Amino acid sequence: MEILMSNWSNVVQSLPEKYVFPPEKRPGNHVFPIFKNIPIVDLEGHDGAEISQQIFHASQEFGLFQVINHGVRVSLMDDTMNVFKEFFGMPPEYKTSFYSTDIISRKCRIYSSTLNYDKEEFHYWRDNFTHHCHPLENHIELWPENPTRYREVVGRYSVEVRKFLLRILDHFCEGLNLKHGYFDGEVSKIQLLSVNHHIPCPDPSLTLGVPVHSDPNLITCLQQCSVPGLQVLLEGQWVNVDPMPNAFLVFPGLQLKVISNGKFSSPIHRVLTHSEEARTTIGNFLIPSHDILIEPAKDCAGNPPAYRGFTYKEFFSSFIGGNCDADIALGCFKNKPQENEQ
Ligand SMILES: O=C(O)CCC(=O)C(=O)O
Ligand SMILES: [Fe+2]
Repeated sequence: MEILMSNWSNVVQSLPEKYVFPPEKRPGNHVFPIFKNIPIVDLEGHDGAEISQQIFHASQEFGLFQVINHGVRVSLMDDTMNVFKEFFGMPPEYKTSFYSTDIISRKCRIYSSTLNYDKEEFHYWRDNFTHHCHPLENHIELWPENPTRYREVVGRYSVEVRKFLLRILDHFCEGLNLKHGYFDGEVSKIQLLSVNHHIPCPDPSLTLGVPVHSDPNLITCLQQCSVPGLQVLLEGQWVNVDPMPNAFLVFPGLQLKVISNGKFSSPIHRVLTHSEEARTTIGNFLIPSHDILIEPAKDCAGNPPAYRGFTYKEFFSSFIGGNCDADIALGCFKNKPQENEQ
């Protein structure tokens, strides 16, 4: 069978066996509640100190927030989404030319399900297209030339999204008592764009579109399309995060959890599939350079560091080795309470 599902016909009559999850991992026919009180941060609505406070509290309490009036033009967001929808609709041979699961040598690639496609027990219902974005001139030559406006539109989008995320990170500095610009440079140097595409699924109760995970990076912003699917685990319950038009959803990643000395949470999330419509979402990740030291910033409340220092490279291998489970990955770097007391 063709690996990339965006190369299948859009009308799949029944779920291929490899996509049927074991009963304990299926979402089933449960009607999930909607997460109604996701904090909404209006970047034009309040003074800076108030925005920083809102972001701090949202990250402490829920580990996510929506941002409106974020400075990225809505027309550019729409153009970018359309370019990706067009990309996923390109001829099979074209998309297949980007197919790779080699994260080291292919910096612009498409794959399906997970990087472990050949060995995994069951497949996730998605294709993922991903590439680096920063600095633009180092990467743009590797990006698709089709659709013809891809490089121009996605180039402008990724530059604006980066500015937006650095602005959000400066608000985190305010809340954590760090100097502005603390997150500029190596700790946010890598910018990865990650686009998930799910074709309509004949039985969403049996499968998942994206695995259960927390984001391993520094920070994520997500542009959803109008088709729902994202869920976060809130107090042990899966709840739906419905898309909010023109907003960005922001998640602090696990590196921000560590740097904030455990003050922020990084939510566990997953994606359900949709029976009628295709779904495309654009994830934008800022990630530390692989060899720099990540450690809790000096805690303004005087708490001892909850984690020892590590490099992102070390962290990432523990994250992948632990099946993308945040507790397992961070567990390796947690300080024991008695060590904290000195
Ligand atoms: O597609 C989504 O809504 C979420 C994707 C996601 O969690 C990720 O790319 O890390
Ligand atoms: Fe994620």
